[in-house]
Amino acid sequence: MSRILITSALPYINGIKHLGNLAGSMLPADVYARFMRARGHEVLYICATDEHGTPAELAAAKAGQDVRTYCDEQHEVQKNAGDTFGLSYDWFGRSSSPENRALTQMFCEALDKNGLIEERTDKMVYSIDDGRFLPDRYVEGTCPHCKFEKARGDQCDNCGRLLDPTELIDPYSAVSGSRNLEVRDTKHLYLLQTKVEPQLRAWIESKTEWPQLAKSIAMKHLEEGLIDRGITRDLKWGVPVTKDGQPREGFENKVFYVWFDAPIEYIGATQEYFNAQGDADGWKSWWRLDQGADDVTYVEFMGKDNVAFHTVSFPATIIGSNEPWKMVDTLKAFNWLNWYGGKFSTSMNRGVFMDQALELLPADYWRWYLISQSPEGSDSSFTWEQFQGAVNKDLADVLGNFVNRITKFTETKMGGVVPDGGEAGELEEKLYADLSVLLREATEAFEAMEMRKAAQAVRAIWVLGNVYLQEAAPWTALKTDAVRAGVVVRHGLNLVRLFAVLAQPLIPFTAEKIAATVGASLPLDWPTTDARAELSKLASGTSVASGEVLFKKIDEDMLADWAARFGGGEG
Ligand SMILES: Nc1ncnc2c1ncn2[C@@H]1O[C@H](COP(=O)(O)OP(=O)(O)OP(=O)(O)O)[C@@H](O)[C@H]1O
Ligand SMILES: [Zn+2]
Repeated sequence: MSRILITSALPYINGIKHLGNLAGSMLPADVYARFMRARGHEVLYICATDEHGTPAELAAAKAGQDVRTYCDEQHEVQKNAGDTFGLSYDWFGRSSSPENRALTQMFCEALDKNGLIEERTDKMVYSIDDGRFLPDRYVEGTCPHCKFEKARGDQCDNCGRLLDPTELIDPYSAVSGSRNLEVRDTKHLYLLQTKVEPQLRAWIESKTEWPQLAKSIAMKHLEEGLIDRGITRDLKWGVPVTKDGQPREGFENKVFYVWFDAPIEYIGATQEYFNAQGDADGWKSWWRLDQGADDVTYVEFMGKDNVAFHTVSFPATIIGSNEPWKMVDTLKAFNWLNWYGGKFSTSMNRGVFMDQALELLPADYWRWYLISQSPEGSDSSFTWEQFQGAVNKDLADVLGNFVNRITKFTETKMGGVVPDGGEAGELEEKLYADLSVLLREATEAFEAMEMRKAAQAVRAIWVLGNVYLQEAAPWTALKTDAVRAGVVVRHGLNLVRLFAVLAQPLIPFTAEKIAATVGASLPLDWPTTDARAELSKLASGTSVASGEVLFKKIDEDMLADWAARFGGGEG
C-alpha cells in the first residue's frame, strides 16, 4: 500500500465552474483518487476554492456584495456542486483560511531570510478615473506577443504567456473601461526566481516520468528564461504582508499576489482537514519530509495554463524556503475542452456550467462523456451530438442494456439467484483470455492517468461482455441444457459485478446501483488480471434484483432543446 496525495488545481471563486474546468482538473483527479482507493492505497485528495485576487473583487462588486460574503456563498455553491458531481475530496478548503494565511506569510519570511525577497519600486498601471492601481486582471489590452485584443494584465488567454500589466498594448481599465491610465511608482516584493534557477532546472530535468504535456510546458518556460516575480499587489483582499510576524512596513495596504498563496493552499487545506479532526500535526506526515512524508507520492492535476505556476513558481517558493517540503512527483496536465469553436468562459458565461448540467442529467452521464473525451493529447470540443452518442451508445446500449438483460433473465428464468453447477467451456476460456488482456490495459491506463485510454479499455470490457452473452446465448441454451445456461448466466452476473468494480472511478453513482443488482456494495477492490478468478467472485445462490433502468436515452427533442438553451449547435 502506498500513500498518495492528490490535488486538483483550485477552482477560482468567481462563480460556478463549467464543464471545461471539470474536464481539465477536478474530474480526472477524482477518477484517479477513486481508482487508487480501489487499488487499496491510502489516498488524500485535497482541493479548495481559490479566493483571492482581482477577479474575486470584481465579481463581488458586480454581485453588490462585500468580497468576504461573496466568497462565503460561492464556496458553498461550489462545494455542493462538487458533492453532487461525486467529487470525492477528502477536504475542500478555502485559500482564505487562517491556515493558508499563516503558511503564506511563513513562506515569504523564509524566502526573505534566505535572501530571495527584494523590495523594488515598480511601475504599475494607475487609473486616474478609478482612483486606484490596476493590478492583473483589472487591466486588459492587446497581448504584446500574439496581438490578441482581450489579453488580461497577468496572462494572455490566447497564447498562454504570463504578462505584466504594463506590457499590454492599448490598455484599459476592467472596472470602468477608462483609457485614462498612467504608470505610477509603487513598492512591491519580488521573489528572486533567477537565483534558484539552477536548482529548479535540475529538479525539472530530473522528472523524466512526467506526462508529456506538463513536461514540455515546464521546459518551455525554463528555456524562455526565468524572471524575478512580483508577489505582492495593491489590493485589500488577500493575505497581508508581514515581516517577523508584524505588518511589513510600507506594505500595510498591500497583499500577496493570488498565485503566490493559491498553491500554498494545497498545504493549507491539508492543515484545515486535520485541524477539523482535532489532529493538529496530522498534515505533517503528508507534507514534511522530516516528519514522515518521504513515502508519499504527490500527483497534481490541472489545465495547461496552470502548468507554469506548478512547475516554476510554486516549486521556486518551496526550493527557496530551503525547508524539507514534499514536492510534486507527477503533474498531469490537460488541454482545453472547447465550446463550439471558442472557449468555455466563466466571465463570458459561455458553455454549460455544473449546476445547469445537473438540471439536465445526473452526474454520471457527464462524468462518462468528459472522461471518455478527455482533452489529453490535444484540445477537444464539446458537442451535443457527441454527448448524446456517449450516453446512448456507451452507457445505455452497451453497459445499461447488458446489466438489465442478464439480471432480468436471472429473475424470470433462473429463480432470481446466481446459478450453481456446470463447468466453464470454450467460450468462457476465450472470455478469460480476452478479458485478462483488457483488464491489464485498463489498469495500466488508470495508473498512467491516461483517462481516454482508461475509459476506452473499460468500454471494451463492456463490449466484450455483450459479445460473450450474445454468443453464449443462455436463452437458447436454456431450452436444451439448463446446466449450460446456468454457467453462462453465472458468468454474465459475474461480469455485472466486474462492471460495477470498473465503473467505480468513472461513474460512481451507477457503480453502486450495478453492484446492488448482484447483492454487492461498494467499495469493491480493483480486479487483478486473473479473469477466471474475477469471474468467480459471486457465490452461487446470491439473490439478483434487476432494479431500475440505469440510463435513459437522450432523444432528438432534448438535444434540440438544450442546443437552443445553451447556444451550442450553431458552431
Ligand atoms: N476549457 C477548459 N478546458 C480544460 N481545462 C480548463 C478549461 N478552463 C479552465 N480549465 C482548468 O480548470 C482549472 C480551474 O480553473 P479556474 O477556476 O481557474 O478557471 P479559469 O481557468 O479561470 O476558467 P475561466 O476563464 O473559464 O473562468 C484550471 O486548472 C484550468 O486550467
Ligand atoms: Zn498572447
